Amino acid sequence: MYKYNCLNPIAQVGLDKFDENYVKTDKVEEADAVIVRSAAMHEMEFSENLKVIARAGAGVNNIPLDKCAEKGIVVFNTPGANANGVKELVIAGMLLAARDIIGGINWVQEHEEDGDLVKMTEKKKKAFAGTELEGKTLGVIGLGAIGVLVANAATHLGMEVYGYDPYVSVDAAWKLSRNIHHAKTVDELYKESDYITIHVPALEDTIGMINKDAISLMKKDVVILNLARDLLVNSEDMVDALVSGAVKCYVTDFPTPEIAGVKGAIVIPHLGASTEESEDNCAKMAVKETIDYLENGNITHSVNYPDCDMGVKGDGARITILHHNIPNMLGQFTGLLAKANMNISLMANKSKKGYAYTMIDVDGVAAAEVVDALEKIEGVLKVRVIQ
Ligand SMILES: NC(=O)c1ccc[n+]([C@@H]2O[C@H](COP(=O)([O-])OP(=O)(O)OC[C@H]3O[C@@H](n4cnc5c(N)ncnc54)[C@H](O)[C@@H]3O)[C@@H](O)[C@H]2O)c1
Ligand SMILES: O=C(O)[C@H](O)COP(=O)(O)O
Repeated sequence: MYKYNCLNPIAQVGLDKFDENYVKTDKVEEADAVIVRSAAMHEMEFSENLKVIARAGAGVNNIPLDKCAEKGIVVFNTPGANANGVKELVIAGMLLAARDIIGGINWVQEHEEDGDLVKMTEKKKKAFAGTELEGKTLGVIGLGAIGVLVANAATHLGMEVYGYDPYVSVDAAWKLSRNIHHAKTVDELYKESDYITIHVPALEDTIGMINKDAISLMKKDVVILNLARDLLVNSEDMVDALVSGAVKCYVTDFPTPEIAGVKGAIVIPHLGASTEESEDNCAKMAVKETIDYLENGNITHSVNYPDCDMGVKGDGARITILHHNIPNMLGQFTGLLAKANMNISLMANKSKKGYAYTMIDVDGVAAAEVVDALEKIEGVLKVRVIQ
């Protein structure tokens, strides 16, 4: 029997995938698995019992990845599961920036009881007139799950699209429309674009990348959209740019006291992934990853350990070992098993940066003293036996 805890509301259609071997607990300290969306986990203590954290979503900057890795807790996310929801909100954001739809609707609401509304409308409407997206240039920074969808959709709206991503994956490159211009530098993208949308994770080299220096390279009256992470944009520089008119409009999914209420800012309350479809997709993927890890030891879409998959566990025991990525670990594991006369039927070992994962199928059961000995090897972080 496994216990799971949800730190945020998680779509029921996903939780329904947990069968009678799983029970929900309100006590995070007794959970084997935690399912989370944006809840802040950096200050949390993790119990020895916790084996897996599944982020039902993309961004993992709310989770202390290294601390988890050191404690032998595998962290998953759900790549692409909410990408369409965000893509649609980016398109909506561009349309809201292009035409003063919000101002116009507010004006109608203010005059809803006015008998002259119809006549006044025809006089007033020019105050809310705008431009079209067709023929404008869009720069997309980050061509991952979301960036690719946004770039491709914008070509269908008749926009010229520039994409910039020095680390683009082969998969993403295959999905990208051939009509997208390849910006070789981000400066080229800044120079060409009427609209700029950013879809990168918050990392050391991306935090604050939209600052006054970047804005100084952009067209005057540029529209900037940030549905990725607040930290990517220097808020002080953005407020100055909106006030001076260097940036015509800033569409963001991250309300902060500095930006909310500034003229030219369209501030959305983090709704990118808040659609029924995205929430369902993320929950289903997060639960599937969790179950496969707990029951088979397989790792898919981890952000702090390598992916590693040996399929469904067979009759014998499966020993899984989370460990540091250092020399002679495999030699020590197999040496111990050989000494205990245990036969290995299947084995896999994968590494990612400083961490590694070894899965070993043995015939029969795994003797407790062998497991103890494995745990004592320097560099081993967690040993689990799935019997
Ligand atoms: N607003 C929301 O509700 C919402 C929903 C989903 C995702 N997000 C955020 O959107 C962002 C993108 O999500 P995704 O699912 O597309 O992620 P992803 O991992 O699929 O794509 C990120 C892309 O950024 C690229 N990249 C990394 N560093 C870069 C750099 N310095 N310059 C250019 N490109 C760089 C990577 O190569 C990758 O292709 C993340 O920050 C995520 O947290 C927000
Ligand atoms: O990174 C993400 O997936 C988004 O920011 C969505 O976050 P949420 O699940 O809290 O809406």
